[in-house]
Amino acid sequence: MAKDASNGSRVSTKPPPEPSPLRRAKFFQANMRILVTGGAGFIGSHLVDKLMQNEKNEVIVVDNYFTGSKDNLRQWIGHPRFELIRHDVTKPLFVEVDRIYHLACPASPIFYKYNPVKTIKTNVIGTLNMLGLAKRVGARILLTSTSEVYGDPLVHPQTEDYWGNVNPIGVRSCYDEGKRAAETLMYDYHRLHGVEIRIARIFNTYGPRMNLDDGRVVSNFLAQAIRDEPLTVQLPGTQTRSFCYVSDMIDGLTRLMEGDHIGPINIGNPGEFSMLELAETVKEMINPNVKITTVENTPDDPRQRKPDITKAKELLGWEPKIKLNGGIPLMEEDFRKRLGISRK
Ligand SMILES: NC(=O)c1ccc[n+]([C@@H]2O[C@H](COP(=O)([O-])OP(=O)(O)OC[C@H]3O[C@@H](n4cnc5c(N)ncnc54)[C@H](O)[C@@H]3O)[C@@H](O)[C@H]2O)c1
Ligand SMILES: O=c1ccn([C@@H]2O[C@H](COP(=O)(O)OP(=O)(O)O[C@H]3OC[C@@H](O)[C@H](O)[C@H]3O)[C@@H](O)[C@H]2O)c(=O)[nH]1
Repeated sequence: MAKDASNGSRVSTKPPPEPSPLRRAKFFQANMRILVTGGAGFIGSHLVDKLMQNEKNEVIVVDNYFTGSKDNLRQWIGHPRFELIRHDVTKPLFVEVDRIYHLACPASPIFYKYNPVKTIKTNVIGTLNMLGLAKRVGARILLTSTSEVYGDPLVHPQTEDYWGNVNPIGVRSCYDEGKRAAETLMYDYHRLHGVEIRIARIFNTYGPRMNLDDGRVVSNFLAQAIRDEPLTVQLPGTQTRSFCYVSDMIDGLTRLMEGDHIGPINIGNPGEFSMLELAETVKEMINPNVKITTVENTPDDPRQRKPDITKAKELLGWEPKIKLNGGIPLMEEDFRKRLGISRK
């Protein structure tokens, strides 16, 4: 009997697909072979670091390097348990794996809006391809969905059962609606084919290795403060976000993958800040002399965002450990090194 999805447990009546015969091949010795799509990006590369710590894991990364870089993975290139493949997930992929962390997708608004048709293709066709792979080889697949599925939310904080307030024809829709369609595909493959799925709804995440010119707010303010350039608060400045440090995020994602609950589950830090408060915090911590300026915003910017993480706490035993004022100094060190600007 199909179960209600509200507790995040298995819904499908179908048994999960069998692993591919190649998985039993003589030379396949790893306990777990794990594919990370988008593994050369910010969150993906931190996830790879964690997965590689387990000597029983083999990790395969596929990435088209649109917003990611080989540099993020340089410590693993050449490692016998690691493989890096230049590949675009909008094309089919044939590998034999047990787990798929499906992250491939530009995440910063300036990059996902750059070629919106490509973004929606990545979300829809890319997810379809990865689900096809999961079905063929009997792998469990985790999708990194987003808090953006809630759009400009009218419910605050956001719980997983809120269906959202999304503009279907706006400049952010390629991403928001793309991720919503990706979630739909995940559930349909689960119901129809028994594929083992996990859906994480990730809230704003920050940390070392973000692109210096990423465009997202924490990396912008940090780079600006270090360079002694004005912090660009987009109007009105009262809009809020909740920021999760990347190591907490990785802990949440791996717990979700290896736990019993399919989700969607919010993974984020409930500490909520307005962009003006964030600018003041960065100013105080990094460069008390820097100026704060206001600039025009872009259309459909969500006015408030904060995760309700009751489900993550109860079902995964997870909650974030690092507060914003603890995470910023960890990121500052990495940014100063890459910018070549030391503290005065
Ligand atoms: N960082 C956040 O705050 C956040 C919040 C919500 C959801 N997410 C999701 O988490 C995932 C990772 O985000 P991130 O912050 O690490 O972003 P990122 O841009 O650093 O990483 C995305 C990676 O995917 C790769 N990629 C993009 N399109 C691809 C394609 N068609 N084929 C193969 N590779 C492709 C990029 O080159 C990059 O390496 C994304 O799916 C994003 O939507 C992130
Ligand atoms: O320089 C800047 C950049 C951004 N901002 C503001 O900061 C807020 C956050 O903007 P970001 O670009 O960092 O990220 P957003 O929250 O809009 O979207 C993000 O949300 C979740 C993920 O799926 C993605 O990583 C991304 O879409 C917005 O209100 C924006 O207007 C500034 O005030 N100044």
